[in-house]
Amino acid sequence: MQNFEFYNPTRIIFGENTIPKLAEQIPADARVLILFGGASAERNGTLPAVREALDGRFTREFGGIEANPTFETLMKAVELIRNEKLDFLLAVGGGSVIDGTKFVAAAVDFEGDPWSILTTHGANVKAAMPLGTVLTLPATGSEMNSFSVITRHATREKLAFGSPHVFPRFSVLDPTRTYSLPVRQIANGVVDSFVHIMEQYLTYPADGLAQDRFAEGLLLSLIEIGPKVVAEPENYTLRANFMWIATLALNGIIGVGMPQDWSTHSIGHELTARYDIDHARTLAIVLPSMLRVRKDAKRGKLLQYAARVWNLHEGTEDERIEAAIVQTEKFFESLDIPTRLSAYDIGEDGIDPLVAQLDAHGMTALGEQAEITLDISRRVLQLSL
Ligand SMILES: NC(=O)c1ccc[n+]([C@@H]2O[C@H](COP(=O)([O-])OP(=O)(O)OC[C@H]3O[C@@H](n4cnc5c(N)ncnc54)[C@H](O)[C@@H]3O)[C@@H](O)[C@H]2O)c1
Ligand SMILES: CCCCCCO
Repeated sequence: MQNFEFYNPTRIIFGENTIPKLAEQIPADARVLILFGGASAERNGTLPAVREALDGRFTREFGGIEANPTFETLMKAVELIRNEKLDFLLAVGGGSVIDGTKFVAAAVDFEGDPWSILTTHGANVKAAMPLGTVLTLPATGSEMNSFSVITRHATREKLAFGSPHVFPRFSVLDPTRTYSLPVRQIANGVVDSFVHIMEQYLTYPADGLAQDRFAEGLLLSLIEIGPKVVAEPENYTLRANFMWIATLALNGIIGVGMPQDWSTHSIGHELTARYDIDHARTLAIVLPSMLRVRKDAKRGKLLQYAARVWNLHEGTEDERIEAAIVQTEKFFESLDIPTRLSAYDIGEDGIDPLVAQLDAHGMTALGEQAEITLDISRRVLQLSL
C-alpha cells in the first residue's frame, strides 16, 4: 500500500424528501446561482422543490447545460455570475451539470485562459466558488469527488480536471428524484460506476486488503442489483442502494494508497468527443479489450477479480482471466449496453483518427498504471471492433 492522504469534505444528505435540508447548508445571505440541464429537473419536480427550499433567498437560474457539458455554454454562466455578483453555486442534475458547475466555480476568478484548467488537468486551480449539488442521476460520483469532465465544442476535445477546491460543500441524494430517469440512463449509471471501481482496482496487487474487499463488495453489489435496478425503476431500496454504491465508487475511498489506471476512461472520452456516444457506453466497449490487451500487466488482479467477483477457480490462469472478462461483457450486455464498436457503426477506418486525438492530447491517463501508449490504444480499439 502506498502512502496517501484522504480528504473528502462533502456532506452527504441522503434519503427521501431531503431537498428542503439544503437550505441549512447555504448561508442565508448568499447570492445563489441554480444550475441545471434540460427540462427534466423542472418536469420531475426537482427544480420546484429546490426553489421552495430557497424561498425568500436571492437566487438566479442558469439552464441548458448539455450532457457532456461544453466549455462554451459554461462560460456564459461565468459571465452571469460576474455580472450579478453571485457567490454560491447549486448544481441540480447529473454528472454533466455537477461537472459543469465545478468548472464554473473554478473559472469565475481564474486568471488566464480558463480552458487551461482542463489542459493542465486542474493543476493551476488555486481557488473556486463554494458549490453544492442535488443529484438526479446516480452514475459518476461527481456529487462527492473533486473531478470534472468538460468538452470544448469548437475543437471536439473532452478533458478531465481535478482539484480539491471543487469538492461540493454538500450533496443531496434523494433516490426518488431519480425515478424519472429513462432506463438507458439507469443502465449507464450501473456501467459507469462499475468501471470507476475497475480503474482503481484492476491494476496490480498492492496489499490494500480493505481497498480490495471494498471494491470487490461494490462490484458484487452492482452485479447483484444492476439488472434489478433497471427492471424495477421505482423500487426505493434498490435505487437507494445503487445511488450510494455509485457515490462510493468514485469518492476516493476505495482508491487510497492503491495504483490506479484511468486508461479506459481516456480512450472512452475520445469516443464520446468524436462520436457523441454516452460516456458509460464507451467504457463498456473499451474495458474488456483493455483487460485483454494488458492481461499480463494486470494478471495478478485479474485472477483475484476472477476468483472473488466471478467465483472462477477452475482452469488455467488464462482460461480464468478470459472467463472473467467474458462475464464482464455479459454483465454489460445484460443491461442492453453493447461492448463492440461495430454497434455504433465504427469500423477499422475510425481507429486512426481516435489514436491521433489521443496523441494530440498528449494524454497519459490519470493514474500510475495508465499507459496510454499509442500502440496500446490502437490494439485496444482494434480488439473492440
Ligand atoms: N466527475 C466525475 O467524477 C465523472 C465521472 C464519470 C463521468 N463523468 C462525466 O459525467 C457526464 C455524464 O454524467 P451522467 O452519466 O450523470 O449523465 P448526464 O448528467 O449527462 O445526464 C444524462 C441525461 O439524463 C438527463 N437526466 C438527468 N437526471 C435526470 C432525471 N432525474 N430524470 C430524467 N432525466 C435526467 C440529463 O438531462 C441528460 O439529458 C459525462 O460528461 C462524463 O464524462 C464525470
Ligand atoms: C482520476 C479520476 C478521473 C475521473 C474521470 C471521470 O470520468
